[in-house]
Amino acid sequence: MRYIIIGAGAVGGAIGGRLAEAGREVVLVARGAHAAALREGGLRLMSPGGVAKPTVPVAEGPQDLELRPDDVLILAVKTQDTVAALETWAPYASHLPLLCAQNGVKNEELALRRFARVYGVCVWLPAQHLEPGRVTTFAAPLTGMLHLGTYPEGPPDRTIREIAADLEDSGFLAPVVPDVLRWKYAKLVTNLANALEAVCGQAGPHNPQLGELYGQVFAEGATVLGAAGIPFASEAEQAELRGDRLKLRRVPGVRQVGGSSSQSLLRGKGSIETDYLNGEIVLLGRLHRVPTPLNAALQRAANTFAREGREPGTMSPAELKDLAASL
Ligand SMILES: NC(=O)C1=CN([C@@H]2O[C@H](COP(=O)(O)OP(=O)(O)OC[C@H]3O[C@@H](n4cnc5c(N)ncnc54)[C@H](OP(=O)(O)O)[C@@H]3O)[C@@H](O)[C@H]2O)C=CC1
Ligand SMILES: CC(C)(CO)C(=O)C(=O)O
Repeated sequence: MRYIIIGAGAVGGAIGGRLAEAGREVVLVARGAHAAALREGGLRLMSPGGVAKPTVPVAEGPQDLELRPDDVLILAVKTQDTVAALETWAPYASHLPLLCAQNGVKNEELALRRFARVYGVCVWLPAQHLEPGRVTTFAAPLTGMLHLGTYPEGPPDRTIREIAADLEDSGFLAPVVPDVLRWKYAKLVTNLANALEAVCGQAGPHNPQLGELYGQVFAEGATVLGAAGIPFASEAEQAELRGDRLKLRRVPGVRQVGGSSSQSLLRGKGSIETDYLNGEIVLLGRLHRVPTPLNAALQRAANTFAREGREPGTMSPAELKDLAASL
């Protein structure tokens, strides 16, 4: 199999880099300054275990490649970029298996409109990409946990089992499950914090009010999923699987700035994933008549921060609460 990683940023760069290090054939798909840096200096993959520099070919789109029947596409762009990426690749590759290694729960459905063989991946892989050519991962001794499953859900097929075996050889825990969305909905609840961190900053002992807000944002999400009858794995279930195999560690010389949404703000991308994270809870809340004021306020605030290029963490908890009350 050859793995074509569409969106070789934090998650895509880590998955592609590790697969390449383990001897699998990989192509990294990137754009702009990142593509240029990968071509010129290669991928620099930093982790608690050290720095790796796997040699990986780079493409900017399907035109740069001769696609093969054994190709597997791994989509790892932020959800707001999913449709554009799918539209670029589908005319050439809609017959190939496509894995959505992304947060949120909507990418698989978007992909299935254009690709016949879609798989979901629940991505537990704390990673950072702030500069062209560089990716850092923060878990050790394994790099991440990737639950894999067919979409629509059902018994695993041979393709996904082979992919899981390659990932397991490359430093990932890669359970193949018949209910990948149950894991992805659990991850969605934790990712409600992405926007809160991006606009208000990280909670800590100095800021108990913010700590409370985190709890309230998660509670809104869990309540909505309950009202919608959507099952999701418990935090204990996830933690038990990770065990001692995936612990957060420091990486010498790298400051961990926060989750993927904070990174979007710091890179000045102008967009953020909140419509598919907090916005998913807001949508489900509206469909099931459950109020979601905090997630609605976060969706509004995070989009404003991205659009206006505001510095992450500069909204106070009181301002966010006022915004929630005003919507
Ligand atoms: N970072 C993390 O710790 C984790 C992230 N996730 C999830 O993984 C997904 C990816 O996030 P993450 O890796 O952080 O995002 P990044 O922004 O680091 O990486 C995505 C990359 O895809 C590129 N890209 C976007 N569209 C295209 C395209 N059409 N063709 C080629 N490249 C493209 C982006 O380029 P550009 O910069 O130019 O937009 C960027 O380099 C998200 O759903 C996120 O929520 C899940 C777990 C952990
Ligand atoms: C919460 C975290 C870091 C966990 O992997 C994540 O999913 C993200 O940054 O989007």
